[in-house]
Formats: sequence, C-alpha cells, structure tokens
Amino acid sequence: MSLSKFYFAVNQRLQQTQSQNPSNSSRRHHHDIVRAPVPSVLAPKNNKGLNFTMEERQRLHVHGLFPPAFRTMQEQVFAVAANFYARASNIGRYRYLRSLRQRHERLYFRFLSEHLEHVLPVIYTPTVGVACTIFGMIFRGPMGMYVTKYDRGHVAQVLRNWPESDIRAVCVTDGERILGLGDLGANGMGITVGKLELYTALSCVPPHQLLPVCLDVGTNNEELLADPMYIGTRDRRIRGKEYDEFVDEFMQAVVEIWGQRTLIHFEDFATPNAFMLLERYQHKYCCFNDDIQGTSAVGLAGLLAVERITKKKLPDHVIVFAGAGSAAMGVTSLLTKELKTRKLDMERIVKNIYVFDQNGLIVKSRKDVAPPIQPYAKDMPHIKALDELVEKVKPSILMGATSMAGLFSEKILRFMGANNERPAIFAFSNPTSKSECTAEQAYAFTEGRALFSSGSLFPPVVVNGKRMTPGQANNCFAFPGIGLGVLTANAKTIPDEIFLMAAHTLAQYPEEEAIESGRLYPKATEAKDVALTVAVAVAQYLFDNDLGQVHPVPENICKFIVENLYELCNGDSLVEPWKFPDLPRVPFTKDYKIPPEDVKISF
Ligand SMILES: NC(=O)C1=CN([C@@H]2O[C@H](COP(=O)(O)OP(=O)(O)OC[C@H]3O[C@@H](n4cnc5c(N)ncnc54)[C@H](O)[C@@H]3O)[C@@H](O)[C@H]2O)C=CC1
Ligand SMILES: CC(=O)C(=O)O
Ligand SMILES: [Mg+2]
Repeated sequence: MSLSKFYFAVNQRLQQTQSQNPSNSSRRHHHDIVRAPVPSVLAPKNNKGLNFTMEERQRLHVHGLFPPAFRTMQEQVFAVAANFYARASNIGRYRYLRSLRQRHERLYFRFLSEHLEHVLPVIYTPTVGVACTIFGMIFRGPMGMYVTKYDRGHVAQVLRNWPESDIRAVCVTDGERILGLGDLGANGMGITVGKLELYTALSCVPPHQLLPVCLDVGTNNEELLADPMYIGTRDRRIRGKEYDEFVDEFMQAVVEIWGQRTLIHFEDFATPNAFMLLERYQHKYCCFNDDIQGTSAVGLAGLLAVERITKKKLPDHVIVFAGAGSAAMGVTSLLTKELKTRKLDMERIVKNIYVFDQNGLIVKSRKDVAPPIQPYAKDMPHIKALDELVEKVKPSILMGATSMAGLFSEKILRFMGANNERPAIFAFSNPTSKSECTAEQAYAFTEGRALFSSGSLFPPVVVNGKRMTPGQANNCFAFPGIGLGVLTANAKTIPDEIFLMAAHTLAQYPEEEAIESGRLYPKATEAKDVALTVAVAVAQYLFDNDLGQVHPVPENICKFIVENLYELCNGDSLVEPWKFPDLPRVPFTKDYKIPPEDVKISF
C-alpha cells in the first residue's frame, strides 16, 4: 500500500469514528469558534517565542500567552534540535519543520542555518521528494501561490493576493518533472518551497522577499487524478499555444507587479518545456533554469575537480553521459563552453563526449535526436546497451541523470574500476531511490578508488579501513549563490557566463585531502561559505560587464552583500551571519544527534 493510500485509509477510519460519535465533533467545533484571534506579533515572521522579554510581552500584549520561562535564541535552537532529532523518520522531521516555520520563521531559519548537515536531506532532497508525493495529505496552509489555468486573464490579480509586497525572487514549477519522481502536478509546490528556503538558509535572502509558485496546468499522473487527497486541478495538462500563453501571462504579471529586476527561477519543468522556456525568456527576463543551468555549474565544477586530481586535461577524458535531459544536456553544453574558452574547436570538443539516452547511444543515424543534442551525435554504429558502450569507449568519467535506479550495474562499475586509477562516477538522479548507483556500490566495485558523487548525499563508506566520503553533486551548491549574486547586482538578465563563473568558484572548494577520500564537492557545512563566494564572483562579473543595476557599484562586493543579509538572529545584526558566534550553551546536551552511519566494506 502506498504511503498516501495508507494515510487516506487512516483518515477515512477517523472520519467514521467521528460520525459514529457526533457529540465529539460538535464539541470540538464549538471550541474552534471561541478561540482567541492570534495577535500579529505572533505571526510567523514576527514571533520570537520564549525569546520575548518580559518587557516585550507586556508592551505587545502577549504576556500570559507564554509560560514564564525566557529562552535565548540559542536555547530555542536547542529545543528545536531536541524535537527534530527525536523524530523517528525524516518525513516526521519534515512535518515538524513545516509546522515550526508556520509559527516561528526566524527560529526555523536559524535552526536550518546551524544544523545544515542534518537538515538539508530533510527540507531538500531526498525527503522533500517523499513530501511531494504525499503533499495533499500534509498540506497545512499557504506556503506560496497556486496559479491555475482557470486564472488565465487574471494571473496578476491572483499574484497580488500574496501578502508580501517586496518580492525579489520567485521560484516557479509546473510540477511535471519533480526530481526523478515524474509528474506530481500541484504537489510540486514542495520543491519550490524547499529551493527558496535554501536561498535564505544558505544565502540569507530574507524569506519575505521570496515567493514559491506552482503553475497548476493539470497533471497527467493517473494516480494523482484518482487520489482524493490530491490538491490540484483534476485536469490533464494543457499543451502547446494554450500552455505558452499561460506562462507568458505569468511572466508578464511577475514583472508588472514586482518589477523587471525580479529573479525568476525555473524548477522541475519537463525537459522540452524547460529548454523552450529558457530560450524564450533568457534574454527578456531576469531568469534561469536551475535544472539545466544550475546543474551545469555543479557538473562542470565536478569535472574540473576530476581534472585536478587525475592531472589529465578534460578534453583527454572520455566522458559518457547517461541521459540527455535537462541535467545531462546542461552539463554537456557548459562543458562545451568551457572547452571553447580553451580554444578548442567543436570537432575536438565532442570527440570524447558520448551521450546515451533511453534509446541508446546518440548517433547521427538516429532520427529522434533533439537539436541541442545533435552536435554530440556520433558517426558510428548505434549501441543499445550502456555496458556495451562503456566496454567499447572505456570512459574515465561516467555521468548519469536518468532517474533510473541501478543503471550503473556492477558490470559497468567494475569496468570503470579496471580501466581507471580514479574512475569518476556521477549519479545525479534524485531522490536517493532514483540514484544510478549507491556510494557503496561505486566503492565496492572499484576497490574503493572511485571519485563518487550523487545528487542526494550518501553516508561515508569505510573500504578496507579507509573512509571514503562521497560528494553531493547537486545544484544546491550553485543556485543559492547565483541567486544572491544576481539580486546583489540587480541584473536584468542572466548571461550564460555566470554559470561558468559559478563552476570555477565551486571547483576551488574541495581540498586535496577531501579529493583523496573521493569527495569532489564541499561539505554541507561549507554550503553557506560556497553560496557567498559564488555570489561575490557572480555579482563581480555582472558589474564588470555592465550588467548590474546598482549605482554606484559597490567598492567591496563581499562587504556590500554581508551588510544587506537577513538578520537571522532576531535583530542582532551579525557581522558574518553565515558563521554564528559560539553563544554559551545551556545544559540541553542530551544526545540528540544522529550522525549518519558509515557503511563498512572490506575485500
Ligand atoms: N543533482 C542535481 O543537481 C540534479 C539532478 N537532476 C536529476 O536528474 C534526473 C534527470 O532529470 P532531467 O534531465 O530533467 O530528466 P529527463 O527526464 O528530461 O531526462 C532523463 C534522460 O534519461 C534518459 N534515460 C531514461 N532511461 C534511461 C536508460 N535506461 N538509459 C539511459 N538513459 C535513460 C532519457 O532518455 C532522458 O534523456 C532526475 O532524477 C533529476 O532529479 C536534475 C537536475 C539537477
Ligand atoms: C536537484 C534538482 O534540481 C533536481 O533533482 O531536479
Ligand atoms: Mg530540479
């Protein structure tokens, strides 16, 4: 029984119990009516919880609404941590965090910011994927705007209902390709919420300036259409002109309301629409597609790190891309751009790049190849099986973005290990359940020599006593910094070069020691530092190329950004908000941390 069906059954049972005992339900109803209104000082963005001082409680008329105890922000973070780690499952933690955000926003982001390593897999991939599959059941209240096809002609009017006026960035999805989970329709809202929360947690963009949007254009997911818990419109997806005009209206409405400078982040559109919309809007609006462009920066950064450790130039590496969707084609095209900057011609660039999709190797004789992939089509006989291609061309780098769990079979991984001293394996697909292979498999079948990275993080693996730490090849190391850099410069459009800048900045992160243990990407605990560094590089590029709209151009961009960051500390402006001061800790020190278990392998 699927999780949503299980909960549906539980709810049905509850309803039956209530209808058998009407006196219960009417009593509860009566209590609801007499409940006192919540003062606006307790609205999520104003609430300080037990951190309200006695003077504030009296002045703001909330005295008596709280127990007498006072807690510092840090103590409240401890209390949240105790609750968070006490939950038995990550989906339980997700639900706890959702309710925390809905009552105390600053505490929520402060907690996120301090416990990133454990929180990232909950508010982001993989758990957010589970949350999206049961989103209708766990929906608690507004988190963003739903715009449906029935709002055509009135999209601006609908967007104006959002209670915040100073929106600087919008993350929008139409829910057609949510992670590797396919068409989740209106449930895709969970993804846009998660992405924007990283803009705050990693880049300190104030949450009230961020707006998640779900364009509900229907769903073709039969299970959802038949699911009573589904929260979206129960229609099939609109396509073609109708779809294009709807998205056009949305884009116009955003700039009409919040201005041309509003950053529009496209997320988890199905690949054909993702490329179509990027081409249509890239030079017209301040927008980017995270799955194509954000991922391209992270993919190229990983390749640059491989180049560094193997001491072999990228064009000399044989690279097989499994998948030819947004993610894989994003990386391929940024790699091409990078190699062009190295003065290589197209023939040389594509020589060692092989693209393989669900119908096999992309070859010239195939008729089903989309235009962006055509330059990589090989003039050789078609190969249908990935293991056959790997045996034939002997790649040193294997990148997968297919949502096909287990695609990198034992045979393929052993082959990679046998032919390379440090085979590079990238399993981009999300969530974990869709990964092309696990970290354990990548290390086990290459005698612990693989440079392994995945879209959703795997725990470290101890191979013959040596601790291998996989990296996270995820666009979360790019988009928060890119977003912050673009907002800092107030750019009107986002040029492709930005993603090259981001890739080179990110590639500098892993130290030699980390690379030795197989990790090509920074740790989650470094993600805030990465975001700021990427933002500075991006803003610098925009200013240098006269693409910024801030006058006068700030002399010190880093200082300028830091001074404008969200105060995560309830008004105590922190000089370096991404490094919190070591405040005195209360004896709240129960063992509530659950470090991920290492997997142990020996030969
Ligand atoms: N780690 C990261 O930062 C990111 C990861 N992703 C993940 O990448 C995956 C793919 O995303 P998109 O490119 O947008 O999806 P997509 O659905 O457009 O592309 C999937 C590609 O995989 C190919 N494919 C399917 N089965 C295959 C098989 N058995 N053998 C070889 N190729 C096969 C398809 O032909 C298609 O070209 C998703 O799981 C997504 O979550 C996407 C963006 C960023
Ligand atoms: C990470 C991401 O954007 C994806 O899997 O779609
Ligand atoms: Mg995505």
